[in-house]
Amino acid sequence: MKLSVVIPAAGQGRRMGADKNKQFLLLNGKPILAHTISKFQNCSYINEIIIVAKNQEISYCQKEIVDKYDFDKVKKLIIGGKTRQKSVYNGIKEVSADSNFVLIHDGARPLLTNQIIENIITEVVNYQAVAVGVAVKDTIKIVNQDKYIMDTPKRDNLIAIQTPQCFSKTIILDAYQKAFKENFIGTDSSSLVERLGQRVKVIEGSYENLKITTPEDLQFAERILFRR
Ligand SMILES: Nc1ccn([C@@H]2O[C@H](COP(=O)(O)OP(=O)(O)OP(=O)(O)O)[C@@H](O)[C@H]2O)c(=O)n1
Ligand SMILES: C[C@](O)(CO)[C@H](O)COP(=O)(O)O
Repeated sequence: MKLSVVIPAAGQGRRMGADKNKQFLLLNGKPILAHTISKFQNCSYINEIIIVAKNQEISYCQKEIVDKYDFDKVKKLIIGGKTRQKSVYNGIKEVSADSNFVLIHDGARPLLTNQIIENIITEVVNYQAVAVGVAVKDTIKIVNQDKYIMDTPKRDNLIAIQTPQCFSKTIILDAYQKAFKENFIGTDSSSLVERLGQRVKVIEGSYENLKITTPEDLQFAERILFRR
């Protein structure tokens, strides 16, 4: 198995409202993105890491993250796009020709565990398309534009999907090509794969695998790291 990791890190961090891209904010003294990359740098099954960053942040990322923390598995820094989907597509197109699996993980999810990485790598060999997720704890409602409740899906069938998500290279490239050709925009990679008719297996994620999105998330993440 040859496995490449693509880390989209080209967002705005609008909801964080910080004076810089949230991925460069410090979590226990180390940038969020460096926490994320280190999880994959230290995993022996991973051959290469591709980081997707904003054009104007590429050199900062190279110097302050990749060089500073000695991430020698980072083989490429690629320019992202306007949407997460475009950023991921730019990254997966750059995966080495000899890689046969691609794992996609948000730069903004620094708290994933080695166990989750190992589990998804084991399972992708069996299923070809795997995403991690957790059972939702709240009751979820479908609302209309005026915010009236239209439906209440059965909670037993609902999963909050996270990253990592891991796929055979052929499947993920087909899925992104088809989505762009048909102007489909999804909020995660697996939704693009589902459109191919390919089944995606969900495995257990973790409630601690937060996507750092708003300022409170940073505080929660600090507490989780302190406890670990
Ligand atoms: N055009 C984009 C948008 C998002 N991302 C990345 O996708 C991940 C998940 O996105 P999100 O948490 O929403 O980050 P932002 O888009 O930066 O946040 P916001 O929506 O608050 O601006 C992040 O690691 C983000 O950097 C990306 O690579 N390219
Ligand atoms: C991919 C993702 O993290 C799965 O939960 C999520 O959909 C990303 O959404 P965002 O709005 O781009 O942060």
